[in-house]
Amino acid sequence: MNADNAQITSDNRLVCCLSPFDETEVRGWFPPDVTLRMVDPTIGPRDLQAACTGATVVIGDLLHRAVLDRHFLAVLAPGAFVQQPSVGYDTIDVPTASQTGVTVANAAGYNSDAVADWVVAALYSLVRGLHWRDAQIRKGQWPDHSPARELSTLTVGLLGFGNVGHAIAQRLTPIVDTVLYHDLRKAETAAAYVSQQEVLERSDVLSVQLPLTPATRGLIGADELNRLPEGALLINAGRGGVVDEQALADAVTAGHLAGAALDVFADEPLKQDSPLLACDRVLLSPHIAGDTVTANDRLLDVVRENVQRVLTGWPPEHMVTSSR
Ligand SMILES: NC(=O)c1ccc[n+]([C@@H]2O[C@H](COP(=O)([O-])OP(=O)(O)OC[C@H]3O[C@@H](n4cnc5c(N)ncnc54)[C@H](O)[C@@H]3O)[C@@H](O)[C@H]2O)c1
Ligand SMILES: O=C(O)[C@H](O)COP(=O)(O)O
Repeated sequence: MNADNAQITSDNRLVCCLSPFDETEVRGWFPPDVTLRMVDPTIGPRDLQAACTGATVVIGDLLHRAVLDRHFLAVLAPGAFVQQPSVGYDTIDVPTASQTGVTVANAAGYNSDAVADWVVAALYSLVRGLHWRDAQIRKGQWPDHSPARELSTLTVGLLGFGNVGHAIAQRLTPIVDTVLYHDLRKAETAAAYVSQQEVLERSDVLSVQLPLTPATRGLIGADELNRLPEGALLINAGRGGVVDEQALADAVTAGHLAGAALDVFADEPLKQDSPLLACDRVLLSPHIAGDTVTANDRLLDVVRENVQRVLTGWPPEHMVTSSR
């Protein structure tokens, strides 16, 4: 399907794009009778509502700066469609969208290979202490030579076994001793399904790739970190609110954890008073795990195809709620 043969079925043809996509490219996705409005997602809730009033289609903010709450959803055209150009959709009030007939879709799976690559890179760096040894040498120090564990001896636990969890398991199964996982759903896979408690108690390296939901917010706190084996490592490339950052900093400072790698934070950008900044064993990265050229190209394809589907009367793919 392309813009040339699109048949707009709705009377209202306003598409509001909150992402910093190239306007000329997005304009080219639609026939001329569709109005495209590029909207700055940082203008504040009231101005955002004013700019998107009557929109049939909203392309959300890939940088998660706009909160699409019930007030925002209320100004959209009846039966509107929101395409979130990311996997996570925790900035959208999905229950209200369901109740009010707004369809929401995400871009499931577009960046799972990219995130899994980042997790593997973080794991290698953590296991060999590359990040903190580099930092110490730059400060004129000569780091200690405490020996590392080889990857082939490690048990890696995956909390969250969706697209990203699967992609991590695919990469790690050939190179570590054991891959365990816990998820709401059991999958057909070589990795071993265990309870959340068992993942915590057995993981030399715990990798968390969960969505932020009421059930996962704060899921990994002091108690859960204490259940990890002495000297364990933690990786989080899912959502910041899932891991309690103060509890993590405390566990690393106390030496119970040997280190951690975080790509996501409860508040982004990370605040200068974050306790994590004082922990040199914690590798910090600015929410770039999924950000590769390949994933970004795939994302534009997913968004274009889905919005074109909706404007031509087809149901979208990757629906997270449905009004139809
Ligand atoms: N850092 C990044 O750049 C980046 C990129 C992509 C995704 N993410 C985040 O990572 C999350 C996971 O990505 P994905 O592509 O694997 O998503 P996904 O939807 O394919 O998988 C999520 C998995 O989490 C499971 N789950 C949900 N709640 C759970 C709970 N309470 N306990 C156990 N399992 C639970 C689901 O059953 C599902 O299998 C996304 O929601 C997103 O927020 C971050
Ligand atoms: O940088 C990106 O591609 C997005 O912020 C990733 O969003 P996600 O974590 O929700 O996929």
